[in-house]
Amino acid sequence: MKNLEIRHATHPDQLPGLDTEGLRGHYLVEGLFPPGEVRAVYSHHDRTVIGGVSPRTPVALPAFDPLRSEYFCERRELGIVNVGGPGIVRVDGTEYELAHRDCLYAGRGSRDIVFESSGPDGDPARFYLMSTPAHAGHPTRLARHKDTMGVRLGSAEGSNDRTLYKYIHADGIRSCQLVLGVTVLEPGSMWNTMPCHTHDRRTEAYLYFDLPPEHRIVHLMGRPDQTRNIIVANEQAVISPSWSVHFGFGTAGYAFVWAMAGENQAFDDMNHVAIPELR
Ligand SMILES: O=C(O)C(=O)C[C@H](O)C(=O)CO
Ligand SMILES: [Zn+2]
Repeated sequence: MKNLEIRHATHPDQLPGLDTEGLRGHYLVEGLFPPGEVRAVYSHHDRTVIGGVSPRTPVALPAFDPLRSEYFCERRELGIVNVGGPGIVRVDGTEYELAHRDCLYAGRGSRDIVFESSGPDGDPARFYLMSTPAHAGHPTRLARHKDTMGVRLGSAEGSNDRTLYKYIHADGIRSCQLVLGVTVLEPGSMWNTMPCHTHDRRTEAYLYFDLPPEHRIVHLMGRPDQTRNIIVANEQAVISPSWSVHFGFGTAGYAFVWAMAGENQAFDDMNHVAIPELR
């Protein structure tokens, strides 16, 4: 099966040698929601697969050839967040309805995963996918955005007033290594994840969404003392290796899906970076 792009792991010493296109080629994931098929990127950073699908008619999740498995979740677990109109995900025949910002977890051993839109033609579902290797099977579970208690962070004065919703984590939907949630900015707040951090034990990816099409996110990455920026459009994702900070601001309001995988699931296991340390 085509459409699984392989990206090799990168070393922070490579960053000074990368121009704009080089940076984007390694870390930005564009074109995530082609109509009618699944697009995915296999990152060798913690072997995460980042993907998307916007089904007009039912679309099955393929077992991409490079995975060398009978079906996608044979050795993997999968987090799914709907960033579009209403949709349905069928996992081994059981139907789950996902509204905008809802999340479904499908554990290792889930064989048949099929995506459908259930709203009007002009408002298809867009399912964002984040998958990581899994050593055990955990039950498939749905988390509805409206039923999830968020944690308010930041402040209006800091232009980073936001609510963080955790879906897949040690005290929520159980998984092997995936930790995933959504952060929503309050109107007038532009900065996410300030002060910023790295986490040596995990790779993270952000998918920015609910950003008006004519606006952009300025996403900052790199070692804290050697940052670089990537300009990100709505519904594009950015890969953040373990050595990289990941934060940014929007030219308009937005939300983002954050998802991590690696050595541990302790959400607070971060190396905080004080603002004056940034270069
Ligand atoms: O708003 C935030 O702050 C975040 O969403 C931070 C991410 O969850 C993160 O980077 C966790 O490591
Ligand atoms: Zn982080």
